Amino acid sequence: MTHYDAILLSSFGGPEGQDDVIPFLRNVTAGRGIPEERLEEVAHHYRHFGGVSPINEQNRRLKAALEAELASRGSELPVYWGNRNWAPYFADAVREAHAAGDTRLLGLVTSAYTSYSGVGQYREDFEKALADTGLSDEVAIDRIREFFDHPGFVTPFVEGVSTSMETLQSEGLSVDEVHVLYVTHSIPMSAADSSGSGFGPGGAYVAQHLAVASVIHDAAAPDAAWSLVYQSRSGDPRTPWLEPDINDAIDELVVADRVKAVVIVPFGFVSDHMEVIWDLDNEAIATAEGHGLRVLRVPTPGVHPAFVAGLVDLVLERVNDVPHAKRRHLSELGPWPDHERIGPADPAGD
Ligand SMILES: CC1=C(CCC(=O)O)c2cc3nc(cc4[nH]c(cc5[nH]c(cc1n2)c(C)c5CCC(=O)O)c(CCC(=O)O)c4C)C(CCC(=O)O)=C3C
Ligand SMILES: [Fe+2]
Repeated sequence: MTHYDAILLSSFGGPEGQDDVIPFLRNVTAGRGIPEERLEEVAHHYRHFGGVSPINEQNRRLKAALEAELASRGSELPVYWGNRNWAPYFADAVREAHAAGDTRLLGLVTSAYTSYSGVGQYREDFEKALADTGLSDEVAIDRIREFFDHPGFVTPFVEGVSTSMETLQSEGLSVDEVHVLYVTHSIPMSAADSSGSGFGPGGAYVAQHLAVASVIHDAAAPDAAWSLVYQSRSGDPRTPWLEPDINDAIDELVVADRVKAVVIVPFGFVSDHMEVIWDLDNEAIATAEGHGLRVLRVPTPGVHPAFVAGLVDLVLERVNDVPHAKRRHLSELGPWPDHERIGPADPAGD
């Protein structure tokens, strides 16, 4: 058994009103060379929803669901919640935990895949939170592994794709008229290549997405055509990012005939946050409908019971020291390895 005092639910954070939008975007992009036009464009997405990102409310609901699932499985671990880019910040959560005597934390990060954004940047931000609070020698943070191919994450997408296929068939469409688009966040090509070695171009990031897409697809729509596409690119337009963009991919499908419907599967994300409700539900759906296509967008896991139970499995595999070879995973890439601890090996001297 490994003793933990608490779980640190760790996420991105988002604005909760118009006045938060610009300070939030400055936090996200500090020193990252995002062009001003891109920031204005993204600010407009938030403004459209009253300056409120859905992400914080989704994390409050996830926290409550995790607490209920932990309790039902006999665990008394409390759950603290902190964000990288908006209040409550990691430093707030670490201070709160420490004040309650909780110094051995298990970080549950709401990113399923390996990338700088989903892994390295969280690690840096955890280190900074410990340094900023002066608790680097007193609080330790472990992190649960990337869960891209854990059944808890995959199951809600399998259900969503299956249901969509049934809906389209009940509307009279045949399988060969449907194309399934597995869509994730584009990242710079250089960031993808360096996301994990031994995977060829695109690194671990692309390999993990290809593996998960084929697991979902084989289970839910094996006879339909599919592709892996990307969304929400930003940065300098001259820098290469992963392609094709979902909107370009939809244009191409129409040129390539036959397709009458697309199923959009936002499997890069755990909840319906801004990139999903704007970049997909507004933009990509408009692109597809502009071509006269029928479009269905599959839900993200959110607080799906399988997802919540899967996250608790991932916590309990650490608590119970489940050997690597016995950990649950659905692709040949898993189970992904654990990360090194941040902070002291033996926090609070016990
Ligand atoms: C891989 C990945 C994930 C998934 C893994 C993870 O969850 O971490 C993710 C999640 C998210 N990204 C989010 C928001 C933003 N991301 C931005 C910028 C960027 N994201 C990138 C990548 C990713 N992002 C990258 C390579 C950039 C370029 C700048 C940089 O290199 O850092 C920008 C700046 C404007 C823009 O350029 O779009 C914003 C506002 C929100 C919150 C949404 C909400 O509020 O509901 C969430 C969950
Ligand atoms: Fe992002």
